[in-house]
Amino acid sequence: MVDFGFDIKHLFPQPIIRVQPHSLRPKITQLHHHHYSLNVNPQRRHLTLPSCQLSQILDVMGKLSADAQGLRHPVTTADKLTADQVVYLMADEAAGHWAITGLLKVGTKDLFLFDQEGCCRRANQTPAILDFYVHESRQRCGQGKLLFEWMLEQQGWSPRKCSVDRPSKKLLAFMGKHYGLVRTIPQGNNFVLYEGFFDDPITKCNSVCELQATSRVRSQSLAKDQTQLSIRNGAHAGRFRRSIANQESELETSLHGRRWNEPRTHASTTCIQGSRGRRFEHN
Ligand SMILES: CC(=O)SCCNC(=O)CCNC(=O)[C@H](O)C(C)(C)COP(=O)(O)OP(=O)(O)OC[C@H]1O[C@@H](n2cnc3c(N)ncnc32)[C@H](O)[C@@H]1OP(=O)(O)O
Repeated sequence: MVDFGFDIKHLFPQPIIRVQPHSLRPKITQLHHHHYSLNVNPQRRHLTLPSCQLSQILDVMGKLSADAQGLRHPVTTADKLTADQVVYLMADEAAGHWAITGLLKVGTKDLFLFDQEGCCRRANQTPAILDFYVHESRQRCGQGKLLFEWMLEQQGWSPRKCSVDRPSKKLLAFMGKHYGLVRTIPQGNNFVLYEGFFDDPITKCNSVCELQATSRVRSQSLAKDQTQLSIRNGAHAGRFRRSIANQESELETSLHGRRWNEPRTHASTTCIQGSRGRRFEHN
């Protein structure tokens, strides 16, 4: 368990709390008012603000999580928490006083993901598990499951629909044990997806595979027309060749536009053929 130099009990009306960026950064006026209204050591004044205390807890827990995973830089810090991310903090008083026992940071990501057929799909607002840590003294006691279940309930997510950012061996084992999630869908980025991720009915859309097949058929039929016409009238063959080239180029442009310029909507999922190993995530 992790102790801090201040009492954390007032931060935890229940054992797990949800922390969002707006509860971390105190407004300047709030800080100013606080400094003048409290008769405490100026060095420690800011630590009496709940938002500052939460920030400190996040920084310390983020660092411990990074150490546990062998990462050079913490994934979680108060400063790095963005509007589409949430941190769940868990605490208890098993040691006779309230102490922090775990952290779980989640968020949504717009990702390009490979489905089971190897077709690349654009998946907006994908639930993502970003950082998960239970203090060493409390691991393998069901604390992680408790925290994860709470998060799923609050977020309205199901485990199968979560992408996991660079899971550790322990987290892979955790997902297997508690949710039977073992079989993964290979991705070209750091995220792990489990089979079943694409199972729900998703917005039907033209995949790029289909569009490119259409392009090929159109090219073949244009080429056929061209051959017939060049036999009939050799003088017009050049013009037709240029026409084919123009149409192919238009189709390519429209494909390119679909790849990178589509509006970011919840339901839209676009299937794009991409080379494996290439990272498609965009922020
Ligand atoms: C996206 C990411 O955040 S990746 C990084 C994940 N975090 C880490 O690896 C940091 C260190 N590990 C931890 O903090 C914890 O082990 C967590 C968060 C992964 C799991 O929390 P716990 O409280 O241990 O989970 P809980 O008790 O509910 O479940 C235990 C199961 O998790 C897995 N697990 C936990 N610890 C280990 C371990 N040392 N070795 C192998 N599997 C482990 C096992 O499946 C275990 O079941 P078992 O004991 O029957 O083998």
